[in-house]
Amino acid sequence: MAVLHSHHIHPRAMLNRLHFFFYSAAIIALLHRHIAVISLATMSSLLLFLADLTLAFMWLLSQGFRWRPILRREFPHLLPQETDHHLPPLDVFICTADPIKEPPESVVSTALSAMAFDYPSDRLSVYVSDDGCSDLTLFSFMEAAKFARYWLPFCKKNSVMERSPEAFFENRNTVGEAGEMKVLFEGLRERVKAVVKRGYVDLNLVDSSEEEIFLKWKKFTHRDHPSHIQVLCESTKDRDIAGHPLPNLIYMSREKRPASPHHFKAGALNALLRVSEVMTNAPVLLTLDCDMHANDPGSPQRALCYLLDPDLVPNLAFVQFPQKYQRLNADDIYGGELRWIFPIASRGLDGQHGANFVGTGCFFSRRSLYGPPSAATAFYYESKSRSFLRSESVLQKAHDVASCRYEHGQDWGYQIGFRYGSLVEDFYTGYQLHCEGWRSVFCNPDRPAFLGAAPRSLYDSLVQNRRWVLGLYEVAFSSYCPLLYGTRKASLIMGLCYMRYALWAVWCFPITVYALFPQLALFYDKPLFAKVSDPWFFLYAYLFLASYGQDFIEFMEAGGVIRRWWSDQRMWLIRGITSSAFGTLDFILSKIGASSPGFNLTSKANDEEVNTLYDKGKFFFGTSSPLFIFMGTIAIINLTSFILGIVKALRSIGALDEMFIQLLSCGFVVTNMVPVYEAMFFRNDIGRMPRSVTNASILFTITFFCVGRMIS
Ligand SMILES: O=c1ccn([C@@H]2O[C@H](COP(=O)(O)OP(=O)(O)O[C@H]3O[C@H](CO)[C@@H](O)[C@H](O)[C@H]3O)[C@@H](O)[C@H]2O)c(=O)[nH]1
Ligand SMILES: [Mn+2]
Repeated sequence: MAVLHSHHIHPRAMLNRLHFFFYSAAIIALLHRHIAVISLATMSSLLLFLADLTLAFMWLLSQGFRWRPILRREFPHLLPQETDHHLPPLDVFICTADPIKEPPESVVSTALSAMAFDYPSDRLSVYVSDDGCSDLTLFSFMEAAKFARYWLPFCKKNSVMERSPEAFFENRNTVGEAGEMKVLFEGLRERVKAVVKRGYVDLNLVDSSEEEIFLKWKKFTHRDHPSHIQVLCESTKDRDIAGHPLPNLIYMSREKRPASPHHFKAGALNALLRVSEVMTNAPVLLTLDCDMHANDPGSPQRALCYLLDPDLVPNLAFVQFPQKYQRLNADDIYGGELRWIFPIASRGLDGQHGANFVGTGCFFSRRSLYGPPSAATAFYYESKSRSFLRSESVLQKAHDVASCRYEHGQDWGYQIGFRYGSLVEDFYTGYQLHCEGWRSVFCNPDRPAFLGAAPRSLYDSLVQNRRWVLGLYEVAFSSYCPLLYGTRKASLIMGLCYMRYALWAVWCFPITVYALFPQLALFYDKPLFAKVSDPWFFLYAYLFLASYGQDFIEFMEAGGVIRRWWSDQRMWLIRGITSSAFGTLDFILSKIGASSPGFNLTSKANDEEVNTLYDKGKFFFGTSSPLFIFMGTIAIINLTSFILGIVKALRSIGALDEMFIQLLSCGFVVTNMVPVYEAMFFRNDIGRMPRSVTNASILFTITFFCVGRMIS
């Protein structure tokens, strides 16, 4: 077989290692100085010491990402051609959970983009899991199945690259055939939107043969219902308008009962895994979130460059594509592109045992989900695509494996399938696979293979982050703690890197300390750091600049732009004092049994006011959430201290010498918080900071300075 891929070590790996030695020396010097002056410690300087210790620990954990990053290329054109019947069957899994938060008219576009892959349709199946068990979603997919008959041949005939109809028709003038297609798609959207708006499916809208299905629905609630599976397209039977077979399209809503834990997305994926095993049993799987459509019809072939490589096959569990986002605003104000994860950290892991699984845009070898590589030979693969999916016996079996009962007393979610026990089931599953000895690959082609939507209001973004934080802690403090277990089972560096992710939110501690205590000390004229005239000052300068500098260079080298880097680092601070801090609290509360963690879906609904402000690059606060009060308080504290500090510095140059670092810390926070001040004091639109939050923040600031007098 031809060589289908190549890789090389990132040219900066050597520089990273050099930097590691210098920076380690500087950290040791800093900690040494802390210890030397500890006898003079005040509360503030003690906290700063602990903050620095945390930063040093996190820094150490993250060095694994920089040790051996690699860059890959693949050559899909060298794969055996489609007509050679060499391509393995592929099952695509798409998850959706709520027709209001995840509008079905977009979800169907995701499914259509996958159905339209340049892949032999007799070997392609798209499975949709609907955790909302919504007749609205089922209706939408029935509509999508009809539209697919036109859309798929249209894409193939015209070699369309964007095969999500929603993405294709957005901002595009369409004439001729494309225009006709648009009319059809708009019709679908209108019908779907109308049904969603009404909240139920009017039986006049469906064929008499379909009526029965929707009548059945009237007996369900979405939390308490049997499993429901509907074959909407079957490749052996259904054809598109050009006479070619359509890929399989299967709707599944697994059984839900209030008394059975359903394990959120991981539970849905496991049900899909079993249902697809009964129906088509493809050896290759693709997981997609409903908010992330395929943007390149050739990406399965790209993944197969690895999944078919005989050298990799024995240990290769998955090929992960980065999450990429469309419609970000110019500054990407909420740091939605997550450039540190994609590609920086992923490349770093790829140089070890492979990138972590991020839930969507990931091609799996099915057998990796059934046990460690050594046991996987026992996995029995038999393509079932020839049997009739709509036959009584197949459907009966499929409903059976999608029932709650089926998992009782089995290893699902623990030894096999997608893993339970963390709200970041993707992270946890990938981690466990790496610990079992599986490898993975990070595939990052120039044309994004998948494109999704990132949150468009600050609140949504922080709520999402808060869920991740909680899920990551669940892994960090599980019996599979990466530092203890991962370092032994996967490798030292893999374990450290996974730990770095799992303790993601620990930043909240040093960030909060640095955002409060130098400011407090500045307010009360207490110097905390070395003077500018002191040689130790250069140590601080080096530590700050080298760390920020390295982050900047990495960001830019990974294809970033300066203004987005600025937003990215700002969001790091904002998350530190909001979602990370509250996520930490959530975790503690869940541990003491005061709350039970749930999966808050990220809203994908299109709110016009939110969109308008987002497109203008304005932060959307809008809700009076406690998340914002802490941030608002920190913003005002810094502003107060900064103004006071400037006044003092103008009065005496000695004060400037002594307080320079503190003044700089305040100035840094203040510069970052400009949008917050704007939202508090200068804006009148709907996205402004609610007045109650501003008032509470002012009150907390006054309290802080009063109480702080005693501890500064
Ligand atoms: O009970 C549930 C909850 C969620 N989902 C689906 O899970 C996906 C991800 O949910 P979303 O609200 O979009 O969460 P995000 O935070 O945007 O998702 C990121 O984080 C998740 C883990 O928290 C990963 O599963 C995702 O792949 C990753 O993109 C969506 O398709 C949902 O429909 C379910 O199927 N069942
Ligand atoms: Mn999402």
